[in-house]
Amino acid sequence: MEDSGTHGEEVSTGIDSRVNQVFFPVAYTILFIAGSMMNGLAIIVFFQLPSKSNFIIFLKNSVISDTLMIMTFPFKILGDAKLGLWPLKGFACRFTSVVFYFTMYISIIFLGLITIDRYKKTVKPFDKSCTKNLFSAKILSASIWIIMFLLSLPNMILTNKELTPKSVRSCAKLKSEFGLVWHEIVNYTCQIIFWVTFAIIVVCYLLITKKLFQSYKRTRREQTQCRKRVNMKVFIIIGVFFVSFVPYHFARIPYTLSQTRDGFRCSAHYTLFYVKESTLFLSSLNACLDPFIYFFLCRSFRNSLLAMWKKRRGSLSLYTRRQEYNTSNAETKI
Ligand SMILES: Nc1ncnc2c1ncn2[C@@H]1O[C@H](COP(=O)(O)OP(=O)(O)O)[C@@H](O)[C@H]1O
Repeated sequence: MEDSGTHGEEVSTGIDSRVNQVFFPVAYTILFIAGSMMNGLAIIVFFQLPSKSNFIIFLKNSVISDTLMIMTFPFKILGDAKLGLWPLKGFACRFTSVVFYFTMYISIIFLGLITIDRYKKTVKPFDKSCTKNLFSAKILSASIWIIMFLLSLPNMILTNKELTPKSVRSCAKLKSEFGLVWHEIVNYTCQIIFWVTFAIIVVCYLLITKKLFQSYKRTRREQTQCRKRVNMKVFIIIGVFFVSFVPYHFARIPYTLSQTRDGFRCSAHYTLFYVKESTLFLSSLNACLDPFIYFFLCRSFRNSLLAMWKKRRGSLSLYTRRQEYNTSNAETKI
């Protein structure tokens, strides 16, 4: 295990820079505001929709996990901004950062399940078994939350060293020996979860493309155009996955090693920290990109959102007309 004394001190000097104290807090604040609005709206829309298919159940889980993730941002913002709130950074290391990662992998798994569901829908568009198995989808969703929670919980419990302004600068310094071992185990497990999900998404996408190409050769032009849209929609998931998660998962392994092993020079740890923080920001961006997936992939979501929008516009114009009527009445009386 690393000598947390000198190593931590050097590392903390690097980490206390403007990028970490100003740039990331500002960027996360923007993400927090945009993400809260988009996911708040998505929650309102989704909870008006009945859970009538596996697809909607998975999307609902995804929006809950993204909302939970966004709620952890204020702790990261205030903890990193170094406004004298160092205990908050300790709180982030112990709880909210763990919740952040926990929700991130839940989102990844649900994106995988959503892709599998879309693959089934493309290959067997009239198969009703997907919609019949609602109970299984709910059990599967609950199991994912429970398993991921059990995996993450020790990261909270084993972050148990005394909090000081110095020790909170690196979460690894707050961990017991076994805490560091568990941290590494969880990170490798999460790498496997990510790359397996990624492989599933790529394979599903290739199979969908193959299927669409076959039907392209068979069907007439107008039908083909209709099917091309499905192709593009799956492309959105792959795009979001690439942008949000691939860079972070390349950066994470060397960073985790630098947290738990000796032999990393201070400058190397410093660079790896910034690469990890930058790519982690892209992963956080996922909470703002997912609502686009809901909009483009889920017709019920889109219809419900547009209906809400029209209703709101209707009541607004009614309100404006009433105001105008009242004003003109008042003017006539004068
Ligand atoms: N994949 C993960 N799942 C659950 N918790 C994690 C995961 N990765 C890191 N953590 C926990 O989140 C907290 C912050 O970790 P990390 O970002 O590596 O620290 P730092 O901010 O010092 O770089 C730690 O308690 C760590 O154990």
